[in-house]
Amino acid sequence: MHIRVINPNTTAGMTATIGEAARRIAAPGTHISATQPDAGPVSIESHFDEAISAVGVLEEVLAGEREGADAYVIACFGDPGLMAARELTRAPVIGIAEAAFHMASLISTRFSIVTTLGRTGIIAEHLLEQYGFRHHCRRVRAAEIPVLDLEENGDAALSRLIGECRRARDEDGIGAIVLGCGGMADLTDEIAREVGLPVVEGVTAAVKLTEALVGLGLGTSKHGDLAFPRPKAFFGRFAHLSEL
Ligand SMILES: NC(=O)NC1=NC(=O)NC1=O
Repeated sequence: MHIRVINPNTTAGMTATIGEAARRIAAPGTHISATQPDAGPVSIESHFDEAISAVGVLEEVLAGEREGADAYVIACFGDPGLMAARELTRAPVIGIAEAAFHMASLISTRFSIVTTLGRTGIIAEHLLEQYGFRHHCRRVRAAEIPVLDLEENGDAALSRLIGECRRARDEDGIGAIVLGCGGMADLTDEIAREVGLPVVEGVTAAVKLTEALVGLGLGTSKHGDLAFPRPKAFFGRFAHLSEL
């Protein structure tokens, strides 16, 4: 099977990190394509960044449809464009936040999220509500690291992340930790060793969930709100979408 793992930001180093993490746990026979939009923010740290990045995510799904992808992962913790992406394909589309919440709920009764900047915490809180995991999550914490520090200042970022994960372990009454950024995809094992709790990371969780869905012959329903969009004219820089 072919899974298109989409990094919604435009930082190639993070796309590589995400792709390597996905390939490490992919089953034999699963081909991973790690891609990113040609245009958009270098990192996603706000509602504005998310909104702009969603267009790039949808362009990447349309490219995947042309190339015959069997499933898609949206590898940003805000799951930007998730529902719109599902309208574009019969394949499974999984967001890394959604995947991490599901997996963490299967191994613990309560988890905390440790994300990058505090200002992105509300995005995770909205997703917990939207996906029905509000009561599973004790707290959304932030290590207060800019997303690109994970690439450019890795040691300091890891140290801050481990510190915040230890506080979550000691203060939150939890059984697991969810890492709240696609850029943390290569840090799972080290953080789990240092903190002594199961650590759930969304890219790897989403890859295994899409493998399970494809293996079960399940894909995005086309009955109801996730049916293909009604054809219509688009103007300006989106004119090419008129031929959907
Ligand atoms: N909460 C986050 O840090 N979200 C993210 N921003 C990115 O650019 N990638 C993420 O996963």
